[in-house]
Amino acid sequence: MTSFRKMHGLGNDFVVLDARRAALPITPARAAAIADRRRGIGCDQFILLEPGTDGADVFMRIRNPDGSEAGACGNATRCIASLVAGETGADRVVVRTISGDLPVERLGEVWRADMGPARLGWQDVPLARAMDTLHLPLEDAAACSMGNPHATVFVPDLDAIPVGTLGPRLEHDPLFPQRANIGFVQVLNPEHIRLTVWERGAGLTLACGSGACAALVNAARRGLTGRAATVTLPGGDLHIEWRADGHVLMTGPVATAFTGTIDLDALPL
Ligand SMILES: N[C@@H](CCC[C@H](N)C(=O)O)C(=O)O
Repeated sequence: MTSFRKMHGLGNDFVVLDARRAALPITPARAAAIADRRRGIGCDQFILLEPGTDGADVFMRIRNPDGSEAGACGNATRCIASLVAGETGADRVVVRTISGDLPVERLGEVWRADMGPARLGWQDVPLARAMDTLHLPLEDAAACSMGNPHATVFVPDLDAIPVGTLGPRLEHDPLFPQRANIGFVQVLNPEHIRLTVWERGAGLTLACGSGACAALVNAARRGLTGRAATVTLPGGDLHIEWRADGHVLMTGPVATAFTGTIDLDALPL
């Protein structure tokens, strides 16, 4: 049997398996089976911890419930930093992902992650062809990459948006060759926005950390907010700051829901 930990950031939930000391037989199909909310443990993202090397305390591999691999997960970044810090006693942890190294520090009860620079070029997102990422030729949307692809759709009233139908349609739009996470944003004032995210490979979630970073960056680029704001998601609030050097800082809570064991051999390969 293999131990797991169920964690979440604002209800964006993760099953975490630890392969730092010994490799685990995880395949995309097994990650998807674990993430299944009816037949598995259930989660928005499956997280596999691997050894950190050369300045990283841990390597975090991220999979969506459809088995696809993601380059970033803001809420999991804070959760994994807190998990590692709980083992070492450190207040600062470097979490490595396939997109880069993310330093995370404890600020009392919450954790602040440096999510790296927002990437604003159309090739960075990526988009299907050259264009201004601030004005996409669909809906009233802008795009950027936070290590994973995001489109931010600006709406006057978030409660009036059929996220469950519009989200998947935009996620699969040919404009996004790697699909995209679709954030719907209502600007309340220059320091406060509301956000609901239809996540690539996962669907509707209670919170998306990288999506909150992208939303603030795109809102600030449009002059709708300043470079720092509170982002209210269905699961709660994150504070996001787009620093002058282009890096995006995300501050929010972490939580462990429960721990348990799972028989990996019982899962499809
Ligand atoms: N929940 C995450 C984002 C997870 C990955 C995303 N679905 C993708 O495929 O890029 C977050 O908190 O950032």
